[in-house]
Amino acid sequence: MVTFWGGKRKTLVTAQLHYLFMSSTWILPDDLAVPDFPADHPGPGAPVPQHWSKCFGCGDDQPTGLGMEFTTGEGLEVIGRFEVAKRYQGGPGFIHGGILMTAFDEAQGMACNAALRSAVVTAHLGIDFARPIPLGAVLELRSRVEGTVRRKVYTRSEARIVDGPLADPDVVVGSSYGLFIVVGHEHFEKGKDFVDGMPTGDQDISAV
Ligand SMILES: CCCCCCCCCCCC(=O)SCCNC(=O)CCNC(=O)[C@H](O)C(C)(C)COP(=O)(O)OP(=O)(O)OC[C@H]1O[C@@H](n2cnc3c(N)ncnc32)[C@H](O)[C@@H]1OP(=O)(O)O
Repeated sequence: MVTFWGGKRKTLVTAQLHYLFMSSTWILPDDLAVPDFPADHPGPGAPVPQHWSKCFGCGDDQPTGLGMEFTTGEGLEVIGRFEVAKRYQGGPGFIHGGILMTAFDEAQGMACNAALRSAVVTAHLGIDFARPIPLGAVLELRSRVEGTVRRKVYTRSEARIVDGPLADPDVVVGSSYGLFIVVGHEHFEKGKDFVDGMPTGDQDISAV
C-alpha cells in the first residue's frame, strides 16, 4: 500500500503508521500498582528541589543546562518549566528534538522521585513530537507516575507552550512515555571516579 502511493504521499503515510505503532506499543501491564499518596506531600504549587546541582536538566550549577524548575501539581503530578534558549536550536528557529527528549527525561524522573522518594534511572523513553517548538517558547511539562511493577516505574508526560511565541496552553506540542528503574546507592558508586563536583544536599543520593 505504501509503495503504491509513492512520492511525498508515501512519506506521509509511513510517518502516520509509525506514529500509530509507537503509541500503541506503550501498554501498561495488568499488575500495575498505583503508589500511595505520600503522607508528607506538600500539596499543589510547592517547589520541588533540584536532585543534583550539576544535573544537565535541573542543576543550578550547570550553566549550559536546561535549568528546569519544578513544582508539585495536583495529585502525584510534577510540573516542570524551562525557556527554549537559542543554544537548544535544531532546525532553524526551532528546538532540537533531543533537547525536548532530555526535558521529558528529567521531568519524568522527577515525577518518580516525588511519588516514590527513590532514586531512579531511565530504562526506556518514547517521544511523540506533535508540533514544532520555537526558540523563546516557555515549555511546561506535566509528568506523573502511572504505576509500578517491582522496581519498574511507568510514567507519562505532556508538554505545552505556556508563554512566548506560539503559546497556547490547550495544545500539546509533545508527549512522552517512559520506563524508569528504582536503583540504590551502588548504581552511582560506579560513577565516583568521574563525578564533577561533590553532592551535598538531601536530594543528592550519590554515595561519592
Ligand atoms: C534523588 C534521586 C533523584 C531521582 C530523580 C532523577 C531525575 C533524573 C532524570 C534523568 C535520568 C537519567 O537520565 S538516568 C541516565 C540514563 N539511564 C541510564 O544510564 C541507565 C542505564 N541502564 C542501567 O543502568 C540498567 O540497565 C538498569 C539500572 C536500568 C537496569 O539494570 P538492573 O538494575 O540490573 O535491572 P534489571 O534486572 O536488568 O531490570 C529490572 C527490570 O526492568 C526491566 N528492564 C530493564 N531495562 C529495560 C528496558 N530498557 N526496557 C524494558 N524493560 C527493562 C527488566 O526486564 C526487569 O523487569 P522485571 O524482571 O522486573 O519484569
